[in-house]
Amino acid sequence: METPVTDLAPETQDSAAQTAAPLDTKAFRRSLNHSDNYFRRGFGHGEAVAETMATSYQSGLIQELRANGNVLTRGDVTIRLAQAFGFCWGVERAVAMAYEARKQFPTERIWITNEIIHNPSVNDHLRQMGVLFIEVNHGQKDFSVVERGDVVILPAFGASVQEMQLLNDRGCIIVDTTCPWVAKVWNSVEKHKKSDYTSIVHGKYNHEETIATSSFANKYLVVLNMEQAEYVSNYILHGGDKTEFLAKFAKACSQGFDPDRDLDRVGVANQTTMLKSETEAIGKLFERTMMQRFGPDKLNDHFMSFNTICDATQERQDAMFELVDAPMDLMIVIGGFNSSNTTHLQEIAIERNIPSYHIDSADRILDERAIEHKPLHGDIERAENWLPAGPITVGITSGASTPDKAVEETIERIFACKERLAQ
Ligand SMILES: C/C(=C\COP(=O)(O)OP(=O)(O)O)CO
Ligand code: SF4
Repeated sequence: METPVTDLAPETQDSAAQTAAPLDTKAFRRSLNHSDNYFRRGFGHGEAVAETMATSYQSGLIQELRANGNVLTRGDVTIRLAQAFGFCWGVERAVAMAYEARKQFPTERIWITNEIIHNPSVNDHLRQMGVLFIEVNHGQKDFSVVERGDVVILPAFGASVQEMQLLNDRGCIIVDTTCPWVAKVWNSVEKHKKSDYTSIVHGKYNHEETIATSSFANKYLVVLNMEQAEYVSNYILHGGDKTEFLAKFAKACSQGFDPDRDLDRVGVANQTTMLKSETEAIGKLFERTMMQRFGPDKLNDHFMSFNTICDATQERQDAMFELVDAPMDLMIVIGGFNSSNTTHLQEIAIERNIPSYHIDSADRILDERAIEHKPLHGDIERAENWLPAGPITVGITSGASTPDKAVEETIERIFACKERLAQ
């Protein structure tokens, strides 16, 4: 079994990770909030940073498209852009805070504990600004390089409480860009813990945000999808093979988890960027399960749920459903290949049988004949003859971590390819 603490290389685990008594995570976060070395808001360089960000990430073409109801026709190509797409509020905020940190600490060493968000170009910009990424060796983060007085940025996904404690113990200056929506989920997990409920987290067990979220729980179980949730629900109702259960969730539960003991009282939480409909259905499934197991009058003693689906995820998925209702010849979904929310947008296109390509930048469009893209559960591959002849409609959307510039570059490349195809 794996807990978030394994992210820390053994020789770099400070007292935080080695303490035998469970950490009072709520008290720790409260004390961190009062520390002079902890920052979770900007440093007053907002205006200067907004200018830099606009130059790096915004796009004139996208502004034009927005003013035109998100439709643009040039030659044989009509582009239909989703009504909600691209940078969410939490991403803008986190990236701006990282830029502000660089301005505030121009000479100090600045580290970041993971990618700030799942977009390669944004992470590259940080590297160019001299931000250093904590290396992962043999599956463990190596914090031995971080020294007292160094600045350490916590990404938009947050960080595990053990990492925060280590950095605090080390005397680092912590710039915490965790999205408040993510922190809201942590608060739900704290409430589960207070009443000795197990947190069932709908998410990917190895995703940074889920690692952080589960680090606030005493007991947790991460379920990836409805199939896994149903397996757990069946176990609650009818029992089952404990060895099989523990093997199935070996990497996705808290240390010492016992399904016979720890599924009597459950609270549901989620990784903020999962498919909204699935998170809701999983919540309802566990509510029904506990009602069936313990009776409706005892439901409140065995089940807890708070709405922690983030607005940005909801809006982008709703806009995608609206977009795929209109006829189109193909769909391009733009976003990092490790971006969970982008992948869910791609899932929606696939469900509707629309030929669709998930790319992480315009450079994946090699020419009018070939495109490199990532299929839903596969590795990057090359598709030939991806662009149909004649007049076409192309649907476009992008994930919450994708800059508008990447969308503009993609659209321009589609126009250019189509022109060449017609020659
Ligand atoms: C930072 C963040 C969302 C922004 O999109 P990302 O693509 O960076 O992240 P995710 O979809 O969770 O893989 C966490 O909610
Ligand atoms: S997707 Fe939601 S939770 Fe994630 S950074 Fe954006 S606003 Fe925050």
